[in-house]
Amino acid sequence: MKLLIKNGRVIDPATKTDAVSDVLVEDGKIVKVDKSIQEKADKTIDAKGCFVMPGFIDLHVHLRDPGFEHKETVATGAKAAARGGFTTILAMPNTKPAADNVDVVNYVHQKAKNLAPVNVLQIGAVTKGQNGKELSDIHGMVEAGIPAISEDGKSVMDTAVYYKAMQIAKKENIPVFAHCEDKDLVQGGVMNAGKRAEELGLPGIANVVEDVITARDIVLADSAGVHLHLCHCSTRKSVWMVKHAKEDHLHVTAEACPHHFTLSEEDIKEDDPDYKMNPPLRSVEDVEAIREGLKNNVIDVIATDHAPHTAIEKGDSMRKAPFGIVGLETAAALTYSELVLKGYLTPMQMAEKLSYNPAQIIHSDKGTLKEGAIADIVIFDPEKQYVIDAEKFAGKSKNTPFDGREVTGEVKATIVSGEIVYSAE
Ligand SMILES: NC(=O)N[C@@H](CC(=O)O)C(=O)O
Ligand SMILES: [Zn+2]
Ligand SMILES: [Zn+2]
Repeated sequence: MKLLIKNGRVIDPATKTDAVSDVLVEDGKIVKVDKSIQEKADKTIDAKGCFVMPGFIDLHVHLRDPGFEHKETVATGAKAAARGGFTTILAMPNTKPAADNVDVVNYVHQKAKNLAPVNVLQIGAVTKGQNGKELSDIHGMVEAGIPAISEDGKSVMDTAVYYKAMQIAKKENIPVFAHCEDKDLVQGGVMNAGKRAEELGLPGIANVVEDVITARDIVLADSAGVHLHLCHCSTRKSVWMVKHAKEDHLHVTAEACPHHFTLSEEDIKEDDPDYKMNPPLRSVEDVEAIREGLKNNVIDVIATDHAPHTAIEKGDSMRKAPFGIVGLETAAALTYSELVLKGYLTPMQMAEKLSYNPAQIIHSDKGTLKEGAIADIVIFDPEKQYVIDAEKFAGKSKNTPFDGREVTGEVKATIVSGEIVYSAE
C-alpha cells in the first residue's frame, strides 16, 4: 500500500523542516519527503494549505479501562484520540483494578492491539492499588512495556516510598510522571481558591497545594537521579520552579493542558461541573505564566489529561462532581487557536509540544517525519473555523467546558503506520 500526501506544509522538529513538500508512505513507513514526488500511489491526499506533522503523542490520558468502561474504554478512547490527531496515547493507571501489575498492563496492551486505531501505552502505578504504601511490580511492568510510572489521580504522600520508587525508575531508565497535590492541604476544595470561589460560595484549592509537592518532587527526583515529568502544571510558581530546575540542569520536564492555558477561574460563570478538574482553573496571572512557559520552552509538552465522566456522575454541582474533563478531541484546535494564532507558539513549537518532545520523554523514535520512520502522521487544516460540538465526539463522555466554543484549526486526517485511521470527510 502506497500513500502520497501532496502539497502540505511539512513541519518536522526532528529535522527542523518547515516547507511545502510531498510525503510518500509505503508499507507503513515514510519512504520519501521531497518537493515534488511523481510516483504512482494507491491513494493520494491533497494537503494543500494544511500542516503535515508527526502524529500527536498524548502523555496523559485516562482510558478508564478496566473498571470504568461506562465512562470510556480502550476502543472509544483510542477512537477519540484518532479524531484529535493523536497517534499514540499513554493511559494513566487509576483504573479498577489499578494498573499496578503485569496482568493489567498486558490486558490493556492486548485490548489496544485488537481494538484501538492508535498506539496505546499503559503507564504503571507507583504503588499497589495506588495505596501509597507498597511499591508495585515496577520491574515486571517495565518488561511488559510501560514507558513510565505515575500515581496520577493523587500524589504519593509518603516521601520514603516515593524515593524508593524513583530509585527503581532510575535503574529501569524510565521517567516518573508526577501529579502534584498535597492531600492534607486540599481540604475539600472544588475550584481555585480566590475571589471567584468566594463569589460562588464554593470551597477553594490554593496554589500551594500544587506548589509544595512540585518543590518536593523536583528535589526528590534530583536526589534519586531520575527523570521527573510534571503532569498538568497550572500555577505560576510551578513554571518558575521548572525554569530554575532546568537552568540548574536537573532532569525535569513539564506538561500543560489546553484547559489551563485557555481558561481561568473567571470563565466559571456558575456552579458548573464541566469546569471542575484537578488541578483547577487558576487565576488570569497563572494562565499567563503557563502561556509564557510554553512560549519559552520551560513547559515542554501539551497533554490533554483526558478525564471522561458521565453526565450523571458529573451531576449539577461542583461540590459533589468528580474532577476531570475530556480533552482528546479539542486539544489541537485549542493549541492552534489560543497559542499559535495569539503568537505564543510557532507551528514548529506546536509540533514539538504535541509530538516530538513527548516522544523524547518516553525514549520513542516516533514524533518525526524522517525518511524511514513509522508513518504516524497528522494532517491539520489551520484555516478551518468551526464550533466545537461535544455531541460529535467519538469518545464516550462529553464532559467539556468547550462545547459551543468557536475555534480555528481542524484535524483533517490521522494516519497510523501508514493507515488512515481518521478522516474529517
Ligand atoms: N484531572 C482530573 O481532574 N481527574 C483525573 C485524575 C488526575 O488527572 O489527577 C481523573 O482520573 O479523572
Ligand atoms: Zn493528575
Ligand atoms: Zn490525569
